[in-house]
Amino acid sequence: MRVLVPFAAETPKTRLESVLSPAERAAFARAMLTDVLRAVVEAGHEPTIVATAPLELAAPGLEIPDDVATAVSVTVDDRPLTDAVNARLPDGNATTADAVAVVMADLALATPDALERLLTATADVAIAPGRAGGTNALVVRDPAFTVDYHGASYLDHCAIARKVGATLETIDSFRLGTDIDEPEDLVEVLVHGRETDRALAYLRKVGFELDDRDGRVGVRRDEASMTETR
Ligand SMILES: Nc1nc2c(ncn2[C@@H]2O[C@H](COP(=O)(O)OP(=O)(O)OP(=O)(O)O)[C@@H](O)[C@H]2O)c(=O)[nH]1
Ligand SMILES: C[C@H](OP(=O)(O)O)C(=O)O
Repeated sequence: MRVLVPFAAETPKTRLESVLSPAERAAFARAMLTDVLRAVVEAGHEPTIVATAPLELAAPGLEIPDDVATAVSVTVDDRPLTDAVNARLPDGNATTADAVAVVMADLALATPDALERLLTATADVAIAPGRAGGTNALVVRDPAFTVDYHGASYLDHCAIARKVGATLETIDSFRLGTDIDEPEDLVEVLVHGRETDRALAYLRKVGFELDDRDGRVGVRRDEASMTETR
């Protein structure tokens, strides 16, 4: 199966601007991308990054395992997300063997097992929704289906599947349902990240830790680490 990983290579993760500098957001986005690629490769697939700008996989302080570097390819497409993905979905001549999966690069908690559940679904369209109505990952087998990202795209994608007569399966997955968009989402990385995850390691490196002093769980940041990485 073709697995696409869209990646906004320039000015990524703007909604984290209150807690991370531009350089830190870029590094954190790259760490999450690496974790997602590793999970896709460990699930037995060879992902293609659909990046808005040319991209070297390795970056300063970010080593890429050899098996990941070998399996991953990069294609550059500077069109908006929806157009770039629609250009790569199954076309009219597609058979079910030509299924295409789209897995977002900010699913910091994604694991091979969680991806496997999505990638082995047999419906014409299988969707792992994100909280607040996004579409974190999906598999498309029906050539009549097109994506329309942003807003409550999960609901829009359900409606499009109904309209074209495609069977639909929703994958209920905490790990695929957690995309890291807002500062409060960093809690999920600190709580549920695995010790081998680059995203967890990066947040720790720049001084983030859980903060439950007032009884609710948030994150706080060590001031000394901040000045080193900005
Ligand atoms: N190829 C491509 N990927 C995109 C584009 N916009 C977002 N993405 C990727 O799509 C996924 C979901 O992105 P969002 O969370 O909506 O956007 P973001 O740029 O990561 O973050 P914000 O700037 O905070 O909205 C991530 O993997 C992004 O890297 C785009 O225009 N083109
Ligand atoms: C791409 C977009 O991501 P979000 O902005 O919801 O994170 C979506 O899921 O439609």
